[in-house]
Amino acid sequence: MSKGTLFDKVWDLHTVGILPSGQTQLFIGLHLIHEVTSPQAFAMLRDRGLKVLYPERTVATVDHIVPTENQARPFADSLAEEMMQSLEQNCEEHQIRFYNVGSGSQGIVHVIAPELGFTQPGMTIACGDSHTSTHGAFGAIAFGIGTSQVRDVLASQTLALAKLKVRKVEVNGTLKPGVYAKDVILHIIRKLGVKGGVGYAYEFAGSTFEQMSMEERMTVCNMAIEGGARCGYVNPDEVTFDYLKGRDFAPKAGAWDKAVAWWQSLRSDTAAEYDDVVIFDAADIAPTITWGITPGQGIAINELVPTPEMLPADEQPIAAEAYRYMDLQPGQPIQGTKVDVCFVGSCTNGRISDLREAAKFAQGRQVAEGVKAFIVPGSERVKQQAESEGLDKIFVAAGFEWREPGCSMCLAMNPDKLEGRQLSASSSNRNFKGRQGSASGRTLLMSPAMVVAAAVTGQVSDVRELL
Ligand SMILES: CC(C)[C@H](C(=O)O)[C@@H](O)C(=O)O
Ligand code: SF4
Repeated sequence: MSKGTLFDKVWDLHTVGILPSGQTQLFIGLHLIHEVTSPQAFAMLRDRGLKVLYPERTVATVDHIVPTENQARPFADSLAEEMMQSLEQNCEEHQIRFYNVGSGSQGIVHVIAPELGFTQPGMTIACGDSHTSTHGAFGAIAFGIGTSQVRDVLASQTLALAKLKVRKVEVNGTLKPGVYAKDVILHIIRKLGVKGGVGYAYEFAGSTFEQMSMEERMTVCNMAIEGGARCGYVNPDEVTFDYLKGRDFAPKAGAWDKAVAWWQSLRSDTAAEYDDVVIFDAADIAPTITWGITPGQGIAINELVPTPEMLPADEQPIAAEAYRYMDLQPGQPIQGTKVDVCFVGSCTNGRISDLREAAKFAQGRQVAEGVKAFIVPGSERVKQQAESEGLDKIFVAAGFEWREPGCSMCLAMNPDKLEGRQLSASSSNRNFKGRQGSASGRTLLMSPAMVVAAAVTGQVSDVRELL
């Protein structure tokens, strides 16, 4: 049993009681909601005549269904319009703060909460969305929950949860040029497996994470869930405090110093005990790309698609399925594979630093003939910031489309979809079959820089050759 970790401290501080089931009733400091998983939760509340207990601890935005081109209302897709109206009405009725399209702060829920300063160290955060683990980058304990749990949090501001084990995932050293936070997490998931984290919270520790910006830490924590972990976090430090200072909802004036002292006290103790520790070396991490149908099927860009013999027996069936679906041969290089669509965006890699990095590689180059490439900022604020730096112009001059904020082709619950067997180079977090909107569409996950490298060469390429 872990002891003295940030996870233990935050968990204990938010424990309301132990339920007859043995689960902990955990207080949730911040509840984030979006249009997909909240309508039924509100309906269940209404059926029971319940109210939202703490509307001031609930924050809403719309992201999944928002079109990134024509945002005129009513939306062309009537189901999307219905979800939108339902969220609008629920927020109005329950007096919930709602960042709607055009508010200036709308965007993907995991992008806007940090940028507005809602996400803070030591909090418990829940959202009806699996990538809620993102917020752990701040030293918060953040869970993705299902719709019935969204109802529970709306009604009681608490959740019934079993305590997790804590695994310290340590990475030390400086990343080589062309290697990004995305590569670090793809490497970790490749090594520990997509189910490796089941039952665990992942504490990301070591000098590699200490050197990362908050946005890089968010990229890593975002995909903790893809490695099976229920949540992932980084201990808060000066980088965290610098990021938060001055944000709209960060503590102000005298409250700030108090908050920082408090946040510092929550860091894992040097003598903390973990249920497990794994250690990686940053020098071993290359630009990494998935070749298959799970985020764990990753290889370094210059490696070959693994042959069945190279894989553990329990990974061979899913590999066989992946060769077929992806139309890739065991032992073939991934580099040089032709791509059809290139997408930079999502809650993994749709922040301003991602767009800046993507623009560096797009500058002075051209999207290859026959490739559709587009850039989707993670929020209205990211979009505005990018435009004030002229990044949009760099992208457009290079032949990329510049879109409005939303989840876009990350999961294609909106008009941005692959067609047929198209192969997509994507900065998002899931490469499941049919994920990007076409039942037979194919996805390769990679860093934004690698997506741009694919866009300008028309094929899977090693970004280090463009440095
Ligand atoms: C629609 C939503 C419930 C879903 C999630 O839980 O993560 C989505 O955001 C995703 O990335 O697949
Ligand atoms: S960007 Fe993708 S992963 Fe993130 S919340 Fe939207 S659909 Fe889910």
